[in-house]
Amino acid sequence: MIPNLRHPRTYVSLLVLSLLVLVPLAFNSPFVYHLFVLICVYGALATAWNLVGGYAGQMSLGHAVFYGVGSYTAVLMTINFGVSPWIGMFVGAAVSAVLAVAISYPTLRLRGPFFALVTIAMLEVVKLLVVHQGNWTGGSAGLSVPLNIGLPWMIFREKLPYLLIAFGFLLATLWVAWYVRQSRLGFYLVAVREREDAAQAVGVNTTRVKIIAAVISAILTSMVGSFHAMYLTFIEPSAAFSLELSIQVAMFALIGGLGSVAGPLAGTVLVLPVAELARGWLSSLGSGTHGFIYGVILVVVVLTMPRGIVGQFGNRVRGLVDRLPRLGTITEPKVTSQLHHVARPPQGEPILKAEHLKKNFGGLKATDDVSLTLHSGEILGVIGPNGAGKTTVFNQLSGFIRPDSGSVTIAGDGGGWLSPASPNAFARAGVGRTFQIAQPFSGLSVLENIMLGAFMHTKSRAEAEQIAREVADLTDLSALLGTEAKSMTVGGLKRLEVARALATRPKVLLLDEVMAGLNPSDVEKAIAMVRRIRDSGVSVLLIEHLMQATMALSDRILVIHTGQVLTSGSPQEVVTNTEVIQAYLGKGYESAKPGAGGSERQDRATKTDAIRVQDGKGYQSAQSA
Ligand SMILES: Nc1ncnc2c1ncn2[C@@H]1O[C@H](COP(=O)(O)OP(=O)(O)OP(=O)(O)O)[C@@H](O)[C@H]1O
Repeated sequence: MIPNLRHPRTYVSLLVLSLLVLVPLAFNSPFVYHLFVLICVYGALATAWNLVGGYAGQMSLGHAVFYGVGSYTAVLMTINFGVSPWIGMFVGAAVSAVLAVAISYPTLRLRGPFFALVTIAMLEVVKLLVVHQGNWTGGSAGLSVPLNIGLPWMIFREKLPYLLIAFGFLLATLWVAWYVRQSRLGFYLVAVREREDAAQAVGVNTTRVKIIAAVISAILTSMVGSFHAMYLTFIEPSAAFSLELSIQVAMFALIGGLGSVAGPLAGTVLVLPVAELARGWLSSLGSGTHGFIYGVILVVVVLTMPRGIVGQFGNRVRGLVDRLPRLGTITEPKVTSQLHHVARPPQGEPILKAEHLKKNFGGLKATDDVSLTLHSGEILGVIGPNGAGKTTVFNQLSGFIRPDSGSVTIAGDGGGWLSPASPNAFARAGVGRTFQIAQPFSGLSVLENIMLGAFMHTKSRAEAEQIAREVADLTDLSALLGTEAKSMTVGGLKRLEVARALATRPKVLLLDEVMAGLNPSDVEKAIAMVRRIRDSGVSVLLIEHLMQATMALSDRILVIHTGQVLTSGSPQEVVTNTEVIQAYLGKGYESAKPGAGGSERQDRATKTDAIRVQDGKGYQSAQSA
């Protein structure tokens, strides 16, 4: 909950932050006090905005609506009911939280410019409401704050108390941002920002996560707004619900570095003083010309440092700070293996059932009455030509596509059968999956990617890390835990897909072409890995064009052709079936087809002369498979 004060990063951060109070104290000038109050206020607003705009990647440009609600609620409660703003700001925060849910629920499904436009529209709507309810909001003329001097009314003659309160708000906002970033919620937000599908596949309820971020951000923004209204002693709709304010805080976060804890404050410290000074210098040229300075800084930063100040220099600064001594010994929490074992049916019992699945895309019958059953401890291979409908079946088995008719059920822990309704519910019911095109969270390390899966069973970061390390062992990733996912090879990425899914402790693992594009030695490793997974008690459904792997691994094979089940049976039955040879394996397969027998299958698995079937046009015996 509290950053470790003995850690150099913590005490250096606190020392740097304390300059926000010490510098104005040293200068003791009203302008410098005012400037630093503004830095604290805008730093806090930008940090709060970053929870939605940076962490969750939702470009909100209507965030001033929460600032306005916070300001108006606190001021109206003071004027009408004589309630202290210290209480009024919590009422404003509650109103903002409700408003955040009401705005977010329908809009967070939108992305990019659509989301940004809707948030601007919401801001304008609320502003107009405030203007038109003039009898109690003061309309466009605004409201003056009663000047009751004293701490209970947040009104002071001197600037110092304002600075201290603003600094307090900034610290609290930074703490929330830090806490969220290193918690499960922070991991989930990054996952949602980078790849929503992959996030759902590890059990993340993406809408809920985004709404939580929006609510936390709205509460913080609103509380800072309440304070700022008291500091300004006057509020009016065009300033309180201003698009300019929304853009300004978003820009500070963008310049400082989206998604980092320190970025928004760094951006504010860099831009705000320059722009405020420019406001004075350029005032003779007309009001608003200081906006030109914002524009120039934004363009220069975006062109030279696309990841913002912290993105550009963060690692270097952290490296330097980490060289400083730790104050005393820091004891890391010890975590023993806490893997959550999921109850699995006895060997051979059905664990996943699909019945009469049908899915049309327009006139195309992508899945046409497919039924299948996967048993506990079994590896079921799924083969068929390109476009036969295998992935579409997988997508229905994992909740990513709703079948037009038919059902998918999974054995529940209590003995009944579950019919989950969404991808994250499937993941929570025990269906893990990989994607045909690997979907790594590229900004995270290998360890963090796997931890995302592990968070499905634990909130504890230390425990998630422990689970991730154990899974990394099973998937040959232990040596790569610190590597950024974006610098992994194809083989590593495919294993990472599997590891992330495994960390959710699935009962059933759906592997969609995890061996495609691998070199022969990686294929051998992958085959051994899938066996280890099966031996650890996970049932596997395997789509694979690489017949070497399918033959070596599968207990049964299901052949899908034009959206229908062509046949199913033991690997030997399937590869000798003339219909399968005609539709998929190709005539040449007859002469190359391997002999029968489980032990031979295993032997073949260790050879590198992979047989890859391509589109029913025959096979190729290839070292390069
Ligand atoms: N979202 C979609 N909208 C429209 N058509 C789709 C969609 N998804 C798949 N299809 C079509 O459905 C058919 C089955 O596709 P699917 O990806 O399931 O095949 P597949 O057997 O997995 O192929 P491959 O081996 O190439 O991955 C194809 O004709 C494909 O173009």
